[in-house]
Amino acid sequence: MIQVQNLVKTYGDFTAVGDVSFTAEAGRVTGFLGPNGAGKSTTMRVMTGLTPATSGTATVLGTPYEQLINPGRHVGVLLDASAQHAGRTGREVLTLGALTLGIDQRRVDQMLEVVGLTPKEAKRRVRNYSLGMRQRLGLANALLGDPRVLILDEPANGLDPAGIRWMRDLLGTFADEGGTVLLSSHLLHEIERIADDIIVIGRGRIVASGTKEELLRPSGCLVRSDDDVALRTLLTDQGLDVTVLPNGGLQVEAETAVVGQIAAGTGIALVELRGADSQGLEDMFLTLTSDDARQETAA
Ligand SMILES: Nc1ncnc2c1ncn2[C@@H]1O[C@H](COP(=O)(O)OP(=O)(O)OP(=O)(O)O)[C@@H](O)[C@H]1O
Repeated sequence: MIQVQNLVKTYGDFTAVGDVSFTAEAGRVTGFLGPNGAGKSTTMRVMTGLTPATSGTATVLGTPYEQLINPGRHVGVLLDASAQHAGRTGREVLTLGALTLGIDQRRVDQMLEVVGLTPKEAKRRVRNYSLGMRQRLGLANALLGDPRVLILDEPANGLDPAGIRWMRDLLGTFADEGGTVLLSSHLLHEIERIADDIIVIGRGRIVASGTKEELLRPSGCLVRSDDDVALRTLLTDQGLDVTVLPNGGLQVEAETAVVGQIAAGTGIALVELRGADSQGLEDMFLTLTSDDARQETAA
């Protein structure tokens, strides 16, 4: 489990992370989302002891990362796949990792196999690796110490479709076996598939968090009638929130039964009445973080 409480990180008078609190539970994959510059990497750097917090705490398995004994045996970290030593071969990177962790060297071959790097590729220097190969090596390194927690910043970046599917299965199995996975990604469709819980950060603050089902649960219902103007008045008079949909019809923040009951006996014929559709993670993300959007203006 990872717990972040009232975490603040400032650089001079700039607040990169402002009073952030959340928990990533064991046995679950937690997706950490936010626009560029929202504070994801900074939060992850604080929770892995790379950057000191200005205030607040971050603990992994109940202990601040820097106080864990042999942390790689508990927490696998991949924050920047390109930061691995370019002059070493993939095998050397893992061999040194195994020596540092004090684990059996046989684990190196096992992890190379798990992440799909061939013996030939493992002999190549990291500078000659593609981004996807670096991600695979970074994941192998993170998994080397057989940790119970994984903290991964953009691990799917650069992976091909087969690689993304492989990573999804790997992380899903890791969580099913009781592990804690916290991963950031801009691949929202991927997060929608893989994450059990989702945390959305915008401008250094949590703007939404909960289970995927909670966050994506559709709210209210859609209704069309032979007189939407009159129906809208009727519903708003009852204190309900009503939005006129661009393609006709109304979205109402109420159960279908409530809307049906209000309309009954008024002479307004309902043409359609059904629960609203889920808006999907991409729409939810864009709505929640619209204040932070960077609009690119075409030249
Ligand atoms: N060492 C630093 N000094 C000053 N500002 C910093 C430093 N590190 C990060 N920041 C700022 O903190 C903010 C959060 O950055 P961070 O890298 O955490 O964002 P992010 O959510 O990971 O973004 P991205 O999706 O682009 O990776 C940004 O405005 C960034 O410029």
